[in-house]
Amino acid sequence: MAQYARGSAVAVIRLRNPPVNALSLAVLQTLEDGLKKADADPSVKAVMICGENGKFSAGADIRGFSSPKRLGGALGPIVSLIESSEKPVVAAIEGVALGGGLEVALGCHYRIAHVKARMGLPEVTIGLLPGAEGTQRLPRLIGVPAALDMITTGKHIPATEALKLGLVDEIVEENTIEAAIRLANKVIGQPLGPRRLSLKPVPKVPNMEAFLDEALVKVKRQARGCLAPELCFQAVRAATQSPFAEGVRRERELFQVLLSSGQAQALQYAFFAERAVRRWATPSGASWSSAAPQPVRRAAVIGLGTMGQGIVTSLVKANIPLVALEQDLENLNKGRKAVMLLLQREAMKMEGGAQILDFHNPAHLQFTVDFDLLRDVDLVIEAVFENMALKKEIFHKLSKICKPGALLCTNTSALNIDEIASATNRPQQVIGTHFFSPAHVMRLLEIIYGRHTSPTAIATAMQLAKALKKVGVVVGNCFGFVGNRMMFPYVQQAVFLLEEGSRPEAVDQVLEDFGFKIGPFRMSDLAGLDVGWRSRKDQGLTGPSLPAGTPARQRHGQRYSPLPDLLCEQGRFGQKTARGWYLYEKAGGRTATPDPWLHNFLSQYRDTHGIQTRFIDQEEILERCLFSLINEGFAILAEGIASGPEHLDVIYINGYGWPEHRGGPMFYASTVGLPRVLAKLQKYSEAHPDVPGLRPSAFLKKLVAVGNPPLKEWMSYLSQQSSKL
Ligand SMILES: CCCCCCCC/C=C\C=C\CC(=O)SCCNC(=O)CCNC(=O)[C@H](O)C(C)(C)COP(=O)(O)OP(=O)(O)OC[C@H]1O[C@@H](n2cnc3c(N)ncnc32)[C@H](O)[C@@H]1OP(=O)(O)O
Repeated sequence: MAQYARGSAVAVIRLRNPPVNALSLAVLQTLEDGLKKADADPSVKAVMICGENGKFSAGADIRGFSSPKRLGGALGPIVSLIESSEKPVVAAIEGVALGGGLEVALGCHYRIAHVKARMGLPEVTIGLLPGAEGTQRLPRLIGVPAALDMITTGKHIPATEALKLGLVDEIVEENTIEAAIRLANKVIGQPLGPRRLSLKPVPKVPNMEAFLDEALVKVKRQARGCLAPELCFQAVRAATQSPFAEGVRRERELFQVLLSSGQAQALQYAFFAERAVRRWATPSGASWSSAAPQPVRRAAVIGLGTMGQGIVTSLVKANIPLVALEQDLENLNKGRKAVMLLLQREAMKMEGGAQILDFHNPAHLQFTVDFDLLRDVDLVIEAVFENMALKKEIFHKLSKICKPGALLCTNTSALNIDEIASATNRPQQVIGTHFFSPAHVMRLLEIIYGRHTSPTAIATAMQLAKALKKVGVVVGNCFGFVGNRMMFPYVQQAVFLLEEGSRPEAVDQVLEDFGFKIGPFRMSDLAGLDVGWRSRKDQGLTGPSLPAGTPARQRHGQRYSPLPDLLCEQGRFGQKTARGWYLYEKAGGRTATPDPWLHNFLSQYRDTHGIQTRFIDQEEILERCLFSLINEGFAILAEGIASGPEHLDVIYINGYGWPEHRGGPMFYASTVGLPRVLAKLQKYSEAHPDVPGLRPSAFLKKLVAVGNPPLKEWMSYLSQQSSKL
């Protein structure tokens, strides 16, 4: 609701819809009623609009987009109603003014903001554009370049920047509401024409068309298949080409296109999925609602390789004092140098920079080779390389040295948490924290509980994720956990496709056209082929421990491709050695070029193994890679490793470059239709009976059998029927 109150000559309309004062139909109705009441009351000389509880408004109620006509019908006209008021209207912006919230403020004649407020038009991030005339008013107020930047990226800007851009008239450090009322009283009787943005011309930019053409190229490049940024651009371009009313008509048309594109639905699903995974639960009944986190006042990171460096950087950025430990002085100095470089770069990106990070102060960041300094820390993150024996040795030592309540985290991408915990005297405090590289950039933190991990430990790890500004997703313990376990069949299919006749660049292209930031072969070259090779050697799949006489393309009765092993045997580890699945300009180079040597090598390989080369079309590439990944997702859900499809989707969007506008793999499967996914898996499985990853999961079959229910109902079928799976 909104609340209308009148004390002096200034009527106050307060937007009220906790927790973020989202603009529901009810809120809009009271806003409209309040405006009309103020208009009709001769003793009211001005109006002030603010939000309840220190937040202006986070914009339209996103859940209301399922009835867009009613919402759309309401907001634009109300913004016009505000602007056309004959009494001055002042917006008092505290907390956030986002989306429709900022559009309401743009309809006001004056805007005053608290210094800590943030503003933005983030509609693009949920697949829409500002549909309440914001694409027409904002360029008139702050100019086309700044408006285009805000509208096509959706970024939130701080009040200080808003003031510089002219988006607000004033910022205050004290009581925004009182300041807004003072301003409202001051401007009573002043002409309102110059304050009505719809009447202002769009400020000219020298060579506007050339500027816009260049901007469009940039927008398209960054959008990678997502429609909203380009349509946001078109709406702003309309503001530069047409009068206000025509621009508004164009904005509405484009809004409708986005609303019916399917991408908006996917992005809005992703928005709520990210919030839903905070409400974690485990099959044993532990949950976010009953578990309380322990405070983390001081932490430690063990191992200053690439992962450790990123984790240290993340902790420093979150202002968590820490000890960084290496095994010897040589590695410590190397690690320290790399961390300092990362921190300097991060400080340069931040407002306030080095003063805020304060990483030169040993009370905040201490480098050591002395394990004893870990005695007092509340939490340790071990980030040494993936070797079970080494990790167990470290955890044994930690359980002797660390204080009784300390949480012991292992950064691993696949290893068994229970086995690591078994090396300690406190398995309830051992938990997996799988960071993604680069750890100070990637948002995902997979949090893996073991058989004995306590609810407090899970809650503390989730709290840590929040402090690090990461998305924590709680999952169960199995090889590869959720993300990598789903990735294995995807990468396996990609390699099998090469055996059968495809090329790395063809497979990568299909998946990049789908929207992945990077295809599987480019990804493998970036991560280093030696990482997987080491793991396969440890598993006895290749290398000296492979029993003599093992067929080259079979392991444990299943199809196996030795191609990645053969590349590694040639010293082709990817970017770091200037060759892998592609050729690079130099060791560490980033520009992948298709490699004739590799094409020739693949032909010889097929000849050696009597494989008939065939043309593989884009559809088959896409389906075999994606459906095998999705199939594994269904198996994970059936095993209770993750508590819902949203968890898998959040993991894929935030850790694996899955295109957000496709909502994550499980959401994507729901849009393709589970019967189609199943039918295709059945077809490919028949053609490749020795590939378990293509064999449809029992849970997928069950969901198809019960009539392809909507995603939000999937888990209910599992709990009722799991015994029959
Ligand atoms: C005939 C047709 C013509 C066509 C014309 C159509 C015209 C349409 C008119 C207007 C269109 C307007 C578009 C919009 O305004 S879209 C909304 C834009 N706003 C956003 O995208 C903001 C989204 N929210 C956030 O970024 C954050 O939530 C933030 C506000 C920054 C707060 O962050 P934080 O403090 O971290 O808190 P949470 O994110 O956990 O949020 C708390 C709970 O609030 C829920 N929430 C937040 N925003 C909204 C929203 N806009 N609508 C509904 N619900 C929202 C959020 O889900 C959390 O709840 P829960 O944990 O239960 O999920």
